[in-house]
Amino acid sequence: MTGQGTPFVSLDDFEQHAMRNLDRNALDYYRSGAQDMITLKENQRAFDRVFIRPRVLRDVSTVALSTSILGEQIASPICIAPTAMQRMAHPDGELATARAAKRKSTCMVLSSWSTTRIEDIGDGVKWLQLYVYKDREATRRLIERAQDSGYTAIALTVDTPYLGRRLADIRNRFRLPPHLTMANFADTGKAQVGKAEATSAADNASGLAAYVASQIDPTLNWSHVEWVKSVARIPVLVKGILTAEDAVLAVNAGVDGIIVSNHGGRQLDTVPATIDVLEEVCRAVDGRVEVFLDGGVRRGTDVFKALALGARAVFLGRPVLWALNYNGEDGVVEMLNMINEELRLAMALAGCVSVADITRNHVKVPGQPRL
Ligand SMILES: Cc1cc2nc3c(=O)[nH]c(=O)nc-3n(C[C@H](O)[C@H](O)[C@H](O)COP(=O)(O)O)c2cc1C
Ligand SMILES: CCCCCCC(=O)C(=O)O
Repeated sequence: MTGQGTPFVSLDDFEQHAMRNLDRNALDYYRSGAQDMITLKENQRAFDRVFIRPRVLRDVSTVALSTSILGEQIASPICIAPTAMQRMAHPDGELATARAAKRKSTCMVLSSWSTTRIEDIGDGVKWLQLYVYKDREATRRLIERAQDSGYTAIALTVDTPYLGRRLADIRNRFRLPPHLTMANFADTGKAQVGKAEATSAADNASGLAAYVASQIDPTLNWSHVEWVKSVARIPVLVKGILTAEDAVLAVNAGVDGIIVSNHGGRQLDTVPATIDVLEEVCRAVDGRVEVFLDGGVRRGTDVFKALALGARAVFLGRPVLWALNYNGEDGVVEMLNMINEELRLAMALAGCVSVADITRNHVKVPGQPRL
């Protein structure tokens, strides 16, 4: 509910609230995409071009959302994507998000750039998102800490050898507020994201860009995926695949799952919307590993479409930050309740009583008739 008692009726309401409530540095960082933000907008718009083909007269008095991911049971195929620095949205940050995920029996992916330590997240279905640092030992330690703390998978992000050019962050000279740190790197000299100075118009003055340039390994290649696989005793997924070619390479490299993602439109601008490439990736993978999707998922009908086109589950990024800012743990639960109920209704009205009932024939994609 808003302060005036008007009920929130869609995920957009949480965002509108955050736009009024968050400070500029954090709001722009959370909200922005790269460059002209074409991919950012397209992620949502592309869902509108996919139409649902409903089946009727199917007794939809009971609809079950439960499913499994990498062998673990979750209550719904709507999970939480890794987003960095959540304590800018709410003082409880990732702790609140994790508690909400646990209450909803869904999976949360913790960013390795969290403002809460890996070890401080409670139990529940939790994966760790990983960046490969130039300092390979620091990277190895993150994997080991995750394993020791009950995380059940590593999501290796592969679309960020460099930071995308996010114009608002450059203008704002984005910085992590001084009372917060990248908690997983306390005492390593890698915990602060400070203000960067632009010395020419071509420089990127976002503190994040300077941090990435100093710490993250831009030589990132398939041998790193194999290295992560060799270190990890838990499943490894790659996050940031957008083509059939890379999906096949990922499967050949032995990954346990693929997250179709364009980083919420924050990296390379003008790459396609994730829903537009999902089917291409799923066909290339041909059932050998589970395929997930994130990017622009804002409606239960979006989730339905992604499942119909082959996703095992979807992940939400920004909506979690807006909900966290609105009301911490309870806000995230409220947001997840809303989109889960939207999915339940979409399934019922399309004649599906379980996630397994949702098939390719339940959607119509422009230019790709498939019946
Ligand atoms: C503020 C913000 C921070 C993010 N931080 C990370 C991160 O630390 N690691 C990562 O792999 N992806 C990160 N992402 C990308 C998300 O995991 C996800 O791919 C994207 O947000 C999904 O799109 P959506 O926001 O439209 O749901 C971040 C996205 C946002 C908006
Ligand atoms: C190596 C790139 C780091 C990006 C930092 C967090 C993130 O993923 C995002 O802001 O987007």
